[in-house]
Formats: sequence, structure tokens, C-alpha cells
Amino acid sequence: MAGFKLRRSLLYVPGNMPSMLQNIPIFNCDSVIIDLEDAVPLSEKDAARHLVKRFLMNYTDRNKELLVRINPLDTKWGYEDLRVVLPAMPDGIRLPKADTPEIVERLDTLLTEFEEELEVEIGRFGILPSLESALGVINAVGIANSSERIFALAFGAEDYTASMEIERSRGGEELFNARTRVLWAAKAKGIQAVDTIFADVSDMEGLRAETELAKRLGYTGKCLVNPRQIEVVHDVFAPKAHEVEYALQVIEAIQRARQLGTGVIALGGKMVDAPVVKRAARVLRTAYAHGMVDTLIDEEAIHGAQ
Ligand SMILES: CC(C)(COP(=O)(O)OP(=O)(O)OC[C@H]1O[C@@H](n2cnc3c(N)ncnc32)[C@H](O)[C@@H]1OP(=O)(O)O)[C@@H](O)C(=O)NCCC(=O)NCCSC(=O)C[C@@](O)(CC(=O)O)C(=O)O
Ligand SMILES: [Mg+2]
Repeated sequence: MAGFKLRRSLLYVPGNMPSMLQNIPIFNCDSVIIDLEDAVPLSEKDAARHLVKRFLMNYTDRNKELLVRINPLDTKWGYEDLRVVLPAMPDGIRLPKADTPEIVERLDTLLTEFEEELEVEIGRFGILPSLESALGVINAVGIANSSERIFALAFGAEDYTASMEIERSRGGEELFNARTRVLWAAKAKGIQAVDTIFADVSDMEGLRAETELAKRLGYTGKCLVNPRQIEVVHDVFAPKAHEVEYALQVIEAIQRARQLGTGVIALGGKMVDAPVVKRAARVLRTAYAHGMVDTLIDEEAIHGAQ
């Protein structure tokens, strides 16, 4: 599928910590979010953005997606973050506290102005908005549609629970509706959905359970605060061998069905029809991205023939 990019693991790295920044090239995550917002104390906001710029300038062997989380544009740091960091060519901007479509539109306009000034392709810088308040969650659909630069929506549970004046539990029951609403908006727009961080870096079982839930709901990736969390998240998002095997059987079965002039067939006692084929195609697309199958199936041909 054109433009399909694995974003299972998006690791936050505080932008004011040279010792952490220098290890970015060796981390096995799909994306890094270098943070200028909440991980950076007020006294270090100015120094951090210059540190991040220097780091990005020197990081020529770009082996993963590099995003920068700026401060909100209605703070005195947000615009300055963009001005300093964009010439160092991050892949995109994570916009915190994206509460309304208008906030994202403002970022979109600024990015276009910087792209013109830097003489790079319009649309080069992507946007990953963070929906992390009651207002942001309510506006999820409008936000998803506010800029063509948006490649995914991210849910932020730490600020969300603060905005709701509630505590975040280990099981996350209180997050269910918000998590789902963000997901619906992303799916309706046809973009990826990225789940929130799991803050207890010593609780790998809790991380696994939360990631499994997010995957079951439809999220395609998760934000992380510690490199030790990467492996668990990759393991959860990797398709399982039996799922890949079944998906291959489904594609084979539907091709057989078509030769017989029908769109539905039984496989192991279960009905295989168009939605089953769609789900199988998704499993195989993900398996291909994980290197578990050699060829990418022609989804247009598979779906088009229905
Ligand atoms: C959590 C902890 C303090 C634990 O420290 P610990 O000391 O126990 O960690 P250890 O495992 O012992 O570290 C072993 C070695 O790894 C190095 N190392 C650790 N973490 C590393 C890392 N991230 N990057 C590179 N290097 C790392 C470390 O330097 C050491 O290196 P060395 O000394 O050489 O051995 C630490 O990880 C950390 O600071 N994390 C980043 C926190 C952060 O960015 N927060 C803001 C983003 S979230 C947010 O804003 C929520 C949100 O906005 C959005 C949303 O949900 O998406 C919302 O509202 O929800
Ligand atoms: Mg936050």
C-alpha cells in the first residue's frame, strides 16, 4: 500500500538531555519525538531548542522518523521552537494540546511559510496532533480534517486525565471513551492512530496489557517514555505467525471463490467474504512491513475484483 509506514513505537526523548539525545541513532524504535514541551523545565526552554537543532543538524544518517514536540503556539516558546528547529529538517512536528482545528490550521500555515523560506517542498513537514483534553477529544473529527499534513492522531492520557480532574488507573477504564473517539476520527480520515504513553517504566506487564488493548481497539502504535519499552510494544504489534498463515489462506480461498464465480466461500467452517478479505489484507500488509512475508499483495486487485 502506497505510503504505508510502520509507526509502532514513538519514543519521547527530552530535548534538554544531551546524554539521551546522543543515543537516538541506536534506539530500535520507529520514530523519536524529541521533546521541547513538558519534559523540559522552563529555565531550559531556550537552550533546549538550540541543542535539538544542533543534534538534528549532525544526525545525517537518518535511520528513523524524527519528530519534534514544540511548545503550544499560544505560549511564548512555540513559534520560536519552529523557527530554530525547522531548518534542521525534522520529519514533522508533534503539536501538544491540539484542542481545536484552528490551532492545527495555524501550525499548517506557519509550516507552509517556513517551507517557502527554506525552499523545501510544501507539505514536507508533517503534523502529529496530540488530543489530550476533553475539548481536543470532542473536536477529534474536525482536527483530523484540519490539515493534509496530519499523518496520525495521538491520544495523550496524562493531560487528558488532568483535564478531566480524574486519576489515571492501571487498567485505564476511565480512558475508554476518549481513546475510542480519537480512534474513530483517525479511521474515518484514513490515518494512523497512536496511543498514549505508559508511565510506569518498571511495569512491563502493565505496558503489555495496555498495548494489547490499544491494538485490539485499532491503534497502530504507542508513545513511549523509555527505550526499555520498545521491545514489548514491537512484540505486541507484530502479527502472529498463525494470523499471517490464516490471512494467506483467506486470500487463497477468495481467489478460488472468484474462479467459481462467487464472492463467498467457507474456510475451515467459517465464512470468508469481503470484510474478512479486507482484514486479511491488512494483516499481510503489516506482515510485509515486519519482513514476515516476501511480497506485498496487490490489494487493489484483491478488493477490486469483488
Ligand atoms: C521515565 C524516566 C524518568 C525513567 O528514568 P530512569 O532513570 O528510571 O530510566 P532507566 O531505564 O533507568 O534509564 C536507563 C538508561 O536509559 C536512558 N533513558 C531513559 N529514558 C530515556 C529516553 N526517553 N530517551 C533516551 N534515553 C533514555 C537513561 O538516561 C539511562 O541511560 P544511562 O544513564 O546511559 O544508562 C526516563 O525514562 C525519562 O526521562 N523519559 C522521558 C520522559 C519524557 O520525555 N516525558 C515527556 C513525554 S510524555 C508526556 O508528555 C505525556 C503526554 O503529553 C503525551 C503522551 O501520552 O503521548 C500526555 O499528556 O499524555
Ligand atoms: Mg501532555
